[in-house]
Amino acid sequence: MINKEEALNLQIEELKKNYQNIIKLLGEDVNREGLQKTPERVAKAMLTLTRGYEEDPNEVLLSAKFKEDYHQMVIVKDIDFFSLCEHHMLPFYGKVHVAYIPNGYITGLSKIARVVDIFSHRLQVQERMTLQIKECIQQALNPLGVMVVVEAKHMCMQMRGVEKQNAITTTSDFSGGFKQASTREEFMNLITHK
Ligand SMILES: Nc1nc2c(ncn2[C@@H]2O[C@H](COP(=O)(O)OP(=O)(O)OP(=O)(O)O)[C@@H](O)[C@H]2O)c(=O)[nH]1
Ligand SMILES: [Zn+2]
Repeated sequence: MINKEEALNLQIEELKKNYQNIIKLLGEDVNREGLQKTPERVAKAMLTLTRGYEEDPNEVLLSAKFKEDYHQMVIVKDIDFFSLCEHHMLPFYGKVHVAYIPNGYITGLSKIARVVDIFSHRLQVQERMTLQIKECIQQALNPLGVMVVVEAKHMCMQMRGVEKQNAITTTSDFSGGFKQASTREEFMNLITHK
């Protein structure tokens, strides 16, 4: 049986070989001084950008779940994120805003941002990431409602393809109390008024 560190080294080695090949196929000289360590750097960078597969967001929320008699909206807004679109493996990035209405339990505020980090560090589409964040909070805390809004720019739309530099995609998903238009409005007002 190989241990975790040996498995990681094998994974880096395998990725490194593949990136050497990719760099060659792109017409570059992998032995050029500036590129010699690039395959290994890219391998490690990609493992960082996809580290969310190794982490359990549910566990993160439960690790700081506190009994509390607060039943109003809790909002964590402007959570920066970077993700990779699963179609082009190019970054999409922006902000996530989360609100939930506790039902006996609250979670540590940083844990909401950690959940965003975990789901964004996977190959994603914005819609699925939005839904996964919502469902995870709903399952772990069983609140009276959750709402997630994601605003993002997609580099696959900026650097290539349609080449629109300023297009912003907004997605949202909600449950429970946020099915009421007035509750959604309260949240939207609080996140849009800086
Ligand atoms: N819905 C959604 N689409 C995304 C996301 N990220 C990238 N895309 C889109 O995925 C689509 C893939 O379409 P394809 O026609 O298969 O790929 P393509 O030929 O590279 O498309 P273009 O980008 O239009 O050049 C594109 O329209 C991208 O804009 C995302 O998070 N959500
Ligand atoms: Zn894309």
